[in-house]
Amino acid sequence: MEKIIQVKDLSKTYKKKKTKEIVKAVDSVSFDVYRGEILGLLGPNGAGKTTTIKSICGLLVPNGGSVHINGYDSNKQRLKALNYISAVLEGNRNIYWRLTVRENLEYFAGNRGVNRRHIQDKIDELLAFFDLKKKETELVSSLSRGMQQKLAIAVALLADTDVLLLDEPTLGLDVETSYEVRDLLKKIVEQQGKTIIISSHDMPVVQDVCDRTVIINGGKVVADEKVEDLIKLFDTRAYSFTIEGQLSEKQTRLIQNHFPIFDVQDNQVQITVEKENDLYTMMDILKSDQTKIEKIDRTTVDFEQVFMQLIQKEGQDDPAVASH
Ligand SMILES: Nc1ncnc2c1ncn2[C@@H]1O[C@H](COP(=O)(O)OP(=O)(O)OP(=O)(O)O)[C@@H](O)[C@H]1O
Repeated sequence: MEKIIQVKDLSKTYKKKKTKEIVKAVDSVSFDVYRGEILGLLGPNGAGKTTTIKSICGLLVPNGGSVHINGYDSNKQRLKALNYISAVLEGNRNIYWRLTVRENLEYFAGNRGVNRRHIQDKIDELLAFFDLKKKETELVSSLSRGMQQKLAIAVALLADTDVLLLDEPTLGLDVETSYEVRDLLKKIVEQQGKTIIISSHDMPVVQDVCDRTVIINGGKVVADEKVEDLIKLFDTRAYSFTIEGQLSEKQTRLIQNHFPIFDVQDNQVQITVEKENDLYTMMDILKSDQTKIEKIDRTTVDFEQVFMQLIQKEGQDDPAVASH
């Protein structure tokens, strides 16, 4: 598979104005993006997603490392590299609210160098694709958030670049519209052969549309896996113990120390294990106070739990803030 974007050892630090504290927003991040995939960049608030995205689309100059787009260095060969990328950052602020839907498309088509003879055809094609034809003469300010978001993505598609970068594309959308946008993104990749990078907090969205996810926490990559593999990896290693009675305080403490993710509900204790041995450790902990195990079940772990586990594990020993 062809690598269309290569992020290598990317680092960016900021100096906080008031405290002069140095923040490592992105700390030696490396990952590749393959042509034709939808990649999810996932992470909690402040993880470094926006900094990574802005570095990819040339809006930030990193302190270290590099980004190559189609082989061009986004820093040293900026204009060539940026020919291959369109971005929708910070929600739908890339469109003008006082212009109509069609006027926005016309304005940005001119702005992005779309061939004059093809502008109207291109706009009609996009209006049809995004089901915005009926709204073409309406002001953007009167549209629903979902329609504004669709228009913002349509504007990004005008230049027909290979890669589309979308920051939180479903943020603030109702469930139905979120599904509509997700389907459109899948169609863009399937029908137009684009590559899409999505940054998101929204795990169901990533699980639904992304082929692969790069999870960032504290400025570092903590996972780079196909979404299905990530789930499978943890899927087989989650167990629910049904016990007689309740856990003792000592047992709770031992479980807490040993298992990053566990959940206790009445006489059900669910743990996510990393090694087969962990299962025996859990049995020993229960045996230590003669707790009777009624049954052990394998359970499914959803994507959200996987994410939380990765974030908590990394968070324990990897502070992103270094004092100056
Ligand atoms: N201009 C800046 N000056 C100082 N610190 C900054 C600046 N921009 C980002 N940071 C810090 O860098 C870290 C990473 O921020 P970034 O915005 O990249 O994270 P994020 O994952 O996009 O978060 P969110 O999901 O909240 O947007 C955070 O600790 C943030 O406070």
